[in-house]
Amino acid sequence: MAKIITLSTLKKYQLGDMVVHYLQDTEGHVEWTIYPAELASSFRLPTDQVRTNSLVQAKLREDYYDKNFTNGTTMLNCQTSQLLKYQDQRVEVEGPVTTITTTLADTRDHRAVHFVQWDEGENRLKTWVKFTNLSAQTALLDWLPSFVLSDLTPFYDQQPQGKINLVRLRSKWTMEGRIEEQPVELYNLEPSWSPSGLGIEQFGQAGTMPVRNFFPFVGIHDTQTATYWLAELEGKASWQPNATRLTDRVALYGGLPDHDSGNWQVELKQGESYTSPYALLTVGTGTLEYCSKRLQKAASLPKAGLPITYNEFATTWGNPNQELIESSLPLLKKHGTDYYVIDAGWAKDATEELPQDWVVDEKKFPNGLKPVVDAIHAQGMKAGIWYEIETAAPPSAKYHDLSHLLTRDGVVISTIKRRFLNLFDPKVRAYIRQVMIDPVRAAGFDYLKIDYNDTIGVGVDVGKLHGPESLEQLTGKTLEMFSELHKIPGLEIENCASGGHRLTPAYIEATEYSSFSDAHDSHAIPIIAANELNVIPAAKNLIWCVLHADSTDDELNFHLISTFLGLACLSGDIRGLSDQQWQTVDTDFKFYKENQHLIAEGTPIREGQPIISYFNPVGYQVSGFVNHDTVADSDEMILMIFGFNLPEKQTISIAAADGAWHVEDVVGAESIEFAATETGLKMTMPKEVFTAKALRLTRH
Ligand SMILES: OC[C@H]1O[C@H](OC[C@H]2O[C@H](O[C@]3(CO)O[C@H](CO)[C@@H](O)[C@@H]3O)[C@H](O)[C@@H](O)[C@@H]2O)[C@H](O)[C@@H](O)[C@H]1O
Repeated sequence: MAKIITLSTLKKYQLGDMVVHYLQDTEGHVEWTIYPAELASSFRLPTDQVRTNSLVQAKLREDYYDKNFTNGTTMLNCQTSQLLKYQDQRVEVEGPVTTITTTLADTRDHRAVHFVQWDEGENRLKTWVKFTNLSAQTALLDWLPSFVLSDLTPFYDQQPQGKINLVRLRSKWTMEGRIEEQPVELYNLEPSWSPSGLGIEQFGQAGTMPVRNFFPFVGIHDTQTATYWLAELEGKASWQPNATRLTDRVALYGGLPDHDSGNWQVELKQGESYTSPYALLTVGTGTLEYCSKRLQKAASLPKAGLPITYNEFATTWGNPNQELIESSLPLLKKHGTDYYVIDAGWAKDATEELPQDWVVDEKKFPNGLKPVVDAIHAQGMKAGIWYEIETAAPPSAKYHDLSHLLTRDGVVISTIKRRFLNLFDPKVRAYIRQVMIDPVRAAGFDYLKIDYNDTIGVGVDVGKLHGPESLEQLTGKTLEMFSELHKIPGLEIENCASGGHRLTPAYIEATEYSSFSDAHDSHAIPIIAANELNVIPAAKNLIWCVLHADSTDDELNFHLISTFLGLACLSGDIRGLSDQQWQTVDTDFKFYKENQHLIAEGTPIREGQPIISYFNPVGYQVSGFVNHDTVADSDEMILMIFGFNLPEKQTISIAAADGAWHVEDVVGAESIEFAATETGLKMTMPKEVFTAKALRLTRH
């Protein structure tokens, strides 16, 4: 039988309402876990571990893999990690920021440092690692994950069966963020009769659209203590998280893919270091919506309030022009729109899906873009423009300018619709300045929608680099471009990648807004928008609301109220709407503006069984925001009730709320009946219609 190791407490810290707990074994290996301070008394040391999951894991090419049939699947607990032993730990406090630095080393002159950083205003931890080669021999590093979080969950001598769930967010174009939560046993994440054979659920994506198939997000939900541990990777490009279990407890780990699965490698000469991308971690008790909000950088209500944007894409479908814009402005102004965004098709010869060389089409804009920006400003609105600058589409000259394009194995990387500019090349960066940064500044734009409509695949040629590391460096250049753009006074950036393919901390936190999806007209909009509250604050998330002249009141309210889960991005047939339809728009947005503090700063809530089909949704969803962490603590709430084509009229009650709530305001479809009763909130949804209603409630 494998030898059981003895773990004891090395050190514990309380950061906000979280405990950071370091454990050591008798040989000097260190692992760590986190848990809510309120559950600290339930902490138990593990009793059956056969390996300490070192908090820094790494693999040098020549070192051996662990047992448990891991070779080729994971490098967890390989020889490099097993040789790293504790040296020291330091805590530094600088203003609101606390950093805990744990140093490990082996006997071969390799040093590994583990960082945990907490900003007093936040409920999350930022963590990363740094590996330094101090030996005379060049080190070939095949793996260095950003985090390894062990002892999940630390509250039991033996984990309760069927009570510990794995949480992930699945994704696909126009179907972003489906929540998957199932007991870990369904992934074979339970011990075998003897500790041999590692249970592992590994997932990830390769390429420069970091949200594909899944978000780089993984969690463990202990349903018995209502505790969520959530981890999210920075997500610039390729990534790979894992959930693993050999004995009684689960560990989560991840970062960039390793050499075996993703062709990652870094060479370190004597004295050189490599620092991993960061991961964000949190732990909390409550709902997934509450705990995932803890992972996000807090957003606050801007002084000018949450903007209402009009983007003409789903009106003209790639055919904007000066006349149309100028004739729309008074109408949009009258109805409270704050931004006008000109989308694809403003450049010469561009089509709806294929951008060209960023020369203004003078047939559409005879005097260039400046007069249009001035006209937008004259209405007191902000002016925005769309670019997809990192790629080149087949009809453009740039597509054929081979010296400026990225290659893999010496061959230009092409998909059917895109090639990719070599952002490492100073000439390409000068080109971007010339065709985008300078004209945006000169025309006086306030807002830039940066789109990205294809993915580069597994890697690009950059010197000796290839695979995920080459993409890290490349997307680092994109983020540098964002910083350069932010030097234009007041310029705000919208992060878009065929909708939501770049909804990761790296891009969300470097920009003011993000496009939620390309779900322009879909009935899944409120489902997707509610899913995405798990990764992006509502105050940054632009939700399409495409208006149609033939919409019924139910349909119109359904789409308008969907935007209450974030920011409204209007489009569609604005000139065809009747006065009565505009009145519905005005009434709904008056409600939105009056309750925007809850949308921007409140805690999301969500009720209802998951809806199976996003293509043809059937069911209901109750979403909303409360003014404190939980419904029970709150005295203000807005609720958005959505009915999705139910086969029969359906009545539901919300158990989490008691009868002391009073309805202060209501907008939306009359077809949904609602009552705040002594026993709770009761609502009846009509059958065979997509409809929505929003309510403001208070508790005195
Ligand atoms: O081109 C401007 C848009 O660019 C992004 O969307 C890219 C996607 O464009 C196509 O889909 C559209 C737009 O969402 O949907 C319609 C149905 O296919 C089509 O007529 C539209 O062009 C492609 O089909 C899809 O593959 C692309 O991913 C951006 O997300 C949008 O907001 C616009 O800016």
